[in-house]
Amino acid sequence: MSQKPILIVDDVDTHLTLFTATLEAAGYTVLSARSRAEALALSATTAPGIALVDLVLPDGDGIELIKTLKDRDPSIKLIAITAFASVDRAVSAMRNGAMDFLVKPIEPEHLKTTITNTLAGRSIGQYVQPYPADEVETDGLIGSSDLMQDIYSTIRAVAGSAASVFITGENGTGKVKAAAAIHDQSGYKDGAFVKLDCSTAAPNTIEAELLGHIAMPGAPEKIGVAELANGGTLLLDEICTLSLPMQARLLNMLQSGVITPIGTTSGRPAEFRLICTSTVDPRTEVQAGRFRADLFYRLNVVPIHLPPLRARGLDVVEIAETELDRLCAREEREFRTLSTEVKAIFLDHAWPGNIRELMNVLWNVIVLHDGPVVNVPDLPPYLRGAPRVQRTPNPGGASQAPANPFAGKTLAEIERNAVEAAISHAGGSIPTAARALGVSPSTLYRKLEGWGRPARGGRKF
Ligand SMILES: Nc1ncnc2c1ncn2[C@@H]1O[C@H](COP(=O)(O)OP(=O)(O)OP(=O)(O)O)[C@@H](O)[C@H]1O
Repeated sequence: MSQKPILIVDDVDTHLTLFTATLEAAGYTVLSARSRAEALALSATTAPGIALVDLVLPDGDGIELIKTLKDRDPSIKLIAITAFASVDRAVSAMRNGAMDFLVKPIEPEHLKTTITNTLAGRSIGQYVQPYPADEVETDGLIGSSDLMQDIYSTIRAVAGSAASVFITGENGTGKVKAAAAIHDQSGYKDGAFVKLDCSTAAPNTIEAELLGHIAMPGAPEKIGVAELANGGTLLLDEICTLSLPMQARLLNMLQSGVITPIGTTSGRPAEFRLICTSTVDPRTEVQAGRFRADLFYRLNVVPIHLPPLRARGLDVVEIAETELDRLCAREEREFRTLSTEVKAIFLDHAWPGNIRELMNVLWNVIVLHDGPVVNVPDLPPYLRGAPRVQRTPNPGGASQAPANPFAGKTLAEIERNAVEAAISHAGGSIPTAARALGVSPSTLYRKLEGWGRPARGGRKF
């Protein structure tokens, strides 16, 4: 339970009375304000932990108030209150610092659940993640390699159209960042950029997450991400993890051009650009019968494949140096550059986690060490400790043959060890492991099945 009071800002007396009574009965201390001015004065003296802000106030804009309260106290948790007709404003409120929003009329139970979730740090952002403004520019995609120049051209070309885009690539290659760049350069940029992670949304709620539902006993009306994205971009992240029945529903929505929330037959026009991402190869999923071919061809109007970091040449150093500057500015640290040895290690490393792995390494370095140069001992042990090929004779002159790692093993055991090591190195991704081993994913699936290991859906295991 919050130690700090909850501030409710709404100019309608009946709302204030109902919300205050509900929350006080649940044990919270509640303050109320009927205007922007009153809210600013109260928050200056009482430091509320949560503020519920109606977006329409008699003396100003609720979004402005949300922004001001967040600027004044970054720890405050904000919830926007809105009428159904202004869902786009709720999304805008979330971009300005709100964690969640409530649509009127608000059921007391729903109000209490939202407060509990907000205090626990759970927000609608678990499913709906408006992208921070500074992350959505193509400029934010660093890397001058030829491979990336081609990607930038495709992004620019597709941004000017309404075509669906299917972005593939290993984990951490920047699929979501590329999607955000397309949104930011497109005619949809004034609408919301809304992401639904199909791999983490619960199977029994994903349809409601996508399409929404009408008010039902015990559950207030829910607005689906498809509707939140209207006028903007809907990103379906890891779409290949959708079940076949959900694929059918999505196809139905795309074919009809209508979003029909659960519990009603009347729909609303769907007006958004759709971008999908997948870490696994969608064509393999289609061939295996796990992904509908008709849906795939509808989504795959413009395919973009993001190459792994290890294939981007000097991009790894360019990204590392740029990110080092950015992280140091943010964390007030003093690193200026990477030593030559560190650059060599970065160029040599396979980066199975791609740019996300690189970011984690830099983060680790700047938090634990002091600058101005990143040296080999500053790197995490798995990077600096990797046994390097000895290129010069050792000083003692004695030959030190490395221990034979294959001693005593059959060819079949060696093969199995190599496959398992590659899958583990690829973070569980079979297509990535297959690429590293130079075989097709179906070869790996067959081998795994032969060894009695689950290879469900080509997904991580
Ligand atoms: N070209 C790039 N330049 C700079 N930063 C990048 C680039 N590409 C990605 N990033 C950063 O790398 C991280 C991972 O990117 P992102 O989440 O877009 O990858 P992803 O492919 O969607 O990952 P996953 O499949 O694991 O969800 C993010 O912090 C992102 O900002």
